[in-house]
Amino acid sequence: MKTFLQSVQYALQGLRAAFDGRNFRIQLGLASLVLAAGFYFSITRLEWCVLLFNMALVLSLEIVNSSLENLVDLVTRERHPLAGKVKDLAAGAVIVASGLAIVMGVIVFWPYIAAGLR
Ligand SMILES: Nc1ncnc2c1ncn2[C@@H]1O[C@H](COP(=O)(O)OP(=O)(O)OP(=O)(O)O)[C@@H](O)[C@H]1O
Repeated sequence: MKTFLQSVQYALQGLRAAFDGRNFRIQLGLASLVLAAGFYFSITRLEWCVLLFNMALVLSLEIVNSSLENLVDLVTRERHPLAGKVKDLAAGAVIVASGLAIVMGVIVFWPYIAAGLR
């Protein structure tokens, strides 16, 4: 019987596979910059929660996006409008979450940056 620990092991395998994705690595790099900025400005606990939630949302959706890309490629290597649509919809979800993360990032960091400019 498959144990919970085995399931966790498979999930970590999936996480390792996500690192092969260029976009995932770029998003991870950007998230690291945001983390560094958070430490630099000593943001509040609530602000950390907002930023970490957004990072998790973007990275998770990128993993789902990659997963769907792989699934589509497994189902068909031929050009098909529906295959393209599935990939575009998944990529659209990443764009929505990334846009939200950028807006939230500006809302969190702008007061610190503005104070520094004064
Ligand atoms: N089988 C297909 N049929 C029709 N259109 C496709 C198909 N595969 C990909 N496309 C179109 O090409 C776009 C790019 O597809 P691709 O698989 O290269 O994804 P990508 O976003 O470039 O992935 P990556 O994250 O690896 O850079 C898709 O978003 C879709 O519009």
